[in-house]
Amino acid sequence: MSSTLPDDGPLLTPEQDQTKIVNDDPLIVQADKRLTDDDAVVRAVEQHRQREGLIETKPPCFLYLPKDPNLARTNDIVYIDKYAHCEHVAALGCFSSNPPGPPRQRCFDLQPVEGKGIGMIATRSIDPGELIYRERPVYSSRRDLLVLADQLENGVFNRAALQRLTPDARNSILQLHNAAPPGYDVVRGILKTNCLEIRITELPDTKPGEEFRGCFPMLSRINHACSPTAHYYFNWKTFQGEIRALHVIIPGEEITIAYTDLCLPARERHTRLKDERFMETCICRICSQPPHLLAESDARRLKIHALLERMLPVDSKEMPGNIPVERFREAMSAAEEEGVVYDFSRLLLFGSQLQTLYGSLNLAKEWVARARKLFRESEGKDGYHYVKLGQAMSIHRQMEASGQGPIGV
Ligand SMILES: C[S@@+](CC[C@H](N)C(=O)[O-])C[C@H]1O[C@@H](n2cnc3c(N)ncnc32)[C@H](O)[C@@H]1O
Repeated sequence: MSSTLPDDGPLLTPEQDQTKIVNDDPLIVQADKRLTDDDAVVRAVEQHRQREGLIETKPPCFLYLPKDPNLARTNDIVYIDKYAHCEHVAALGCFSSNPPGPPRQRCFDLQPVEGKGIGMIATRSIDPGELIYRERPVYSSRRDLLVLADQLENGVFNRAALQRLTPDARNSILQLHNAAPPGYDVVRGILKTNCLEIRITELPDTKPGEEFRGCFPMLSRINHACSPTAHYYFNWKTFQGEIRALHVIIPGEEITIAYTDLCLPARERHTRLKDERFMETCICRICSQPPHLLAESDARRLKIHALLERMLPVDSKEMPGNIPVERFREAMSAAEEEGVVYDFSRLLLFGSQLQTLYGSLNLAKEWVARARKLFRESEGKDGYHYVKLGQAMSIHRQMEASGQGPIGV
């Protein structure tokens, strides 16, 4: 595929378009008609999947839901996944009622930011937990399928999916920044530069580790920082990406989010930013420090990382081993010093789980309450952690009422 885009013409010629419509309403289109029509191609695909260890065994498909005010669809959507998931997503309740819109009073402008292209700048003071913006992704995809379709068809599938969108919707994606090197396929470059993670937790038979990505007209304009001022969260119930302030943001300050794991050392963060999104460098406040200060920052972040990598999902049935409370206190002050608010809430949550099992119920209660408040600020009151931690608090109340001590000792 080419490294330039046609001005306003089709992204694919009819000869290049090998896609096959497999369902009319909702519109579901299979990646490549040869995947069911031609035995030799089917065998080649199967071998490819085995070699690459890809999870999916069916041909990739995309779902197209056109913007339709009568059906409460506020924007065009293309969603890439296996056929059954496309059907499931099309039937989601959130697509038959109006999604909550962005806040009525906008609190930011898109402006040039030195060394970073365009960025989102606060135009007034924003409170911690305030919703800055929310919108649905125009393009979303399950990552392994995208890789598969991309490798097999060299970008044709993405083009066929984007081709279905109205010109406005298509341009809202194709006009996003492209950080890919010259010669790299331009559509793939734009998607890779701008996709944010989508956590889809409620699809049938979705396994942990299966990743989804989404590209947003506005949210994809937000730059990265290693001590971000805001948090990006994907709300599966409304199928929207949401951005909330992590602390007070003053007028003129940049609204930033994390593109990567912030508790890795700088060198590793930079490698990931380059490999995953072509970012050659990060010029945020943390990464612009002199080397000796950056080394101190790395040491603090590694302290947090060492604990968080032992954390289990909130609803895990496994018992984690105990870790001395002092290590949590040290990691929490490191997180405060580094300005990694979301990781600070995860430390509080993990610490409270261990205190419930092995330590002091009072400390567990205190940390859960603080974590819940912070998760409400970063993910909203419908957010996954806020809801789960409400359940943890009622377990604490029951333990207290029955005079039960820590569970694991
Ligand atoms: C998803 S886009 C963000 C919006 C983009 N700045 C624009 O002009 O549309 C990601 C790109 O923004 C720039 N960028 C974002 N955060 C940055 C940072 N911390 N340091 C340097 N460049 C950054 C890089 O060029 C990166 O590839």
